[in-house]
Amino acid sequence: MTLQDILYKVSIRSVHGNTSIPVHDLQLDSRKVSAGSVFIAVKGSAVDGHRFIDQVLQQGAVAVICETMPAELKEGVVYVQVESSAAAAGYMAHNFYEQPSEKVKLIGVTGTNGKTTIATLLFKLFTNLGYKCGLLSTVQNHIGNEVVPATHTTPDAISLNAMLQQMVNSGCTHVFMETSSHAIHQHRITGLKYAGGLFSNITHDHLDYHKTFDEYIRVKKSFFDLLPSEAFAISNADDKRGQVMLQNTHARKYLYSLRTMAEFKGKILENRLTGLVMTINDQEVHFRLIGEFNAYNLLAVYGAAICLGEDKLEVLRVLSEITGAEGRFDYIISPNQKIIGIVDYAHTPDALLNVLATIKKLREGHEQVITVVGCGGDRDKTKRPVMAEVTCEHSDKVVFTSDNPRSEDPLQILADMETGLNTAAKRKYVSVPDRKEAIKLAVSMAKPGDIVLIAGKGHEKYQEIKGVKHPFDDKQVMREMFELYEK
Ligand SMILES: CC(=O)N[C@H]1[C@@H](OP(=O)(O)OP(=O)(O)OC[C@H]2O[C@@H](n3ccc(=O)[nH]c3=O)[C@H](O)[C@@H]2O)O[C@H](CO)[C@@H](O)[C@@H]1O[C@H](C)C(=O)N[C@@H](C)C(=O)N[C@H](CCC(=O)O)C(=O)O
Ligand SMILES: Nc1ncnc2c1ncn2[C@@H]1O[C@H](COP(=O)(O)OP(=O)(O)OP(=O)(O)O)[C@@H](O)[C@H]1O
Ligand SMILES: N[C@H](CCC[C@H](N)C(=O)O)C(=O)O
Ligand SMILES: [Mg+2]
Repeated sequence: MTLQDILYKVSIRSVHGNTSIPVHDLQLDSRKVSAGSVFIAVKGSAVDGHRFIDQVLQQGAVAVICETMPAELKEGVVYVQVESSAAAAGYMAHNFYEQPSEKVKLIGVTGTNGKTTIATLLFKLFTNLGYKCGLLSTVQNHIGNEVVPATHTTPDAISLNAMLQQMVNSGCTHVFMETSSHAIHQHRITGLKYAGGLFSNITHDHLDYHKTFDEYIRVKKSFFDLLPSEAFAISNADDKRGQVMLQNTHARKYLYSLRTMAEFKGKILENRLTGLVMTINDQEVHFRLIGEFNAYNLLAVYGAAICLGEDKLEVLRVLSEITGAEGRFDYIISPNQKIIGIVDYAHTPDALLNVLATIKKLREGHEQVITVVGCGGDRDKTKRPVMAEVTCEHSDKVVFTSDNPRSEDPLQILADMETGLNTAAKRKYVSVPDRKEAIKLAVSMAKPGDIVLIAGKGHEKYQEIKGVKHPFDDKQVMREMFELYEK
């Protein structure tokens, strides 16, 4: 394949040199460049990739894709000036890896909460229906049964297309992928051909990155605007922005709902710790997932399966046996005192509200709800006081602690959370920065039958403090504390 071939669809401004050279390697990161690589210089939020052009040429790069031509052009190197390097990376990766997204049914899931759950349920459903599938998710990626660790919710364009090609080569027919707003905005998905798109919901998150809620909505909507007419687009009619998402899409439109008329209409009959009983388009089914928010996730999954041509009853039969994604309403019950410990990845105000509302509905008597929660560092600071407020309002006792402080001071994050509290809320909480000690305290306060929720980190097996990832597993720590207090 030549450089000219892989530049197909890229918006080019100028070229210096001959683009008919063969391409063996494509890189966005100077640290991965070796002799013969083509380097794409992207202006990022932390650094400008153009800074590394001299360096990659010394490492043996043969071509550079950039937005601004360097002042001095080196003999024997091909320079291609493009309108957007990030978009170019999307198209180039698509072409370089032989258009893998066109060879599978690629389904993208976007929304603030529920992406991992929906994508994972779809992966499990279609695998159980007999297809070989791919999954790209926050928790992990899958090529059939093979697990590939995930670093991002949606990988960069090159890693993404490389993985899609591996999926094609290993015989996958369907691929389910989370499509984060960062990925849409940074063109990680540019050039991909989607067979369908799903929207879960949009609430407060990532305002550090998108700055305003309107901009966050616009970015999510652009995913649907760009779907081709052969694709389907499924949205949540009960979300305030559900209809707006589909306003300008060329794809076939469908809605799901628990409250209004929709193509995929659900009704909850029972919502207990043992699962959900609900009707989906008048068919009564028992599911193992818990909570109203999962009723929405199940409707989205059902809708996608029907749009992909699967049999209604077979889909519901298989779905009824499936469990959710790791760390999403994941619970253990202590052997003696029957304390219910729930680990959940809720890390936004809306997710916390949903999880706590679900827990409230599961209570049978006067069990206390004790919540342990923190907020991530180097992320949206404006969600901190709101998360603290929601937690106090819907819990009996609260232990604020650290999530992943990353580069920030854990005590400052706690202080930011505390600014959201009114007088009543202030009586309910204590702050314990050490997460293990916080979980210990919460378990020690629990009486038989009480519910301890540990929110924010779900499946994560580490805690990132000052840039270092230390091993940490909420579920494991909770198990240890149950053992400690039940000896
Ligand atoms: C804010 C954000 O999304 N940043 C992502 C973005 O980084 P950036 O644009 O800031 O890039 P940069 O570090 O400034 O570098 C610019 C360019 O120079 C290159 N570079 C950089 C350094 C160097 O030595 N040499 C070099 O060539 C980089 O490869 C890049 O192409 O592009 C990088 C390469 O693809 C990502 O690794 C990086 O993810 C960071 C680590 C991150 O934490 N991202 C999170 C916020 C994220 O993306 N999260 C979403 C999920 C959110 C959700 O839905 O909850 C996700 O999809 O995972
Ligand atoms: N449909 C939903 N609506 C609201 N909250 C949800 C929904 N589904 C899951 N949640 C809550 O949000 C948390 C995160 O869910 P999930 O991991 O599926 O979302 P995500 O969109 O993949 O998140 P991320 O942006 O971090 O990748 C869950 O642990 C649960 O508390
Ligand atoms: N995809 C989300 C995950 C947040 C998880 C939470 N544990 C935190 O560290 O804030 C993000 O990168 O913002
Ligand atoms: Mg996710």
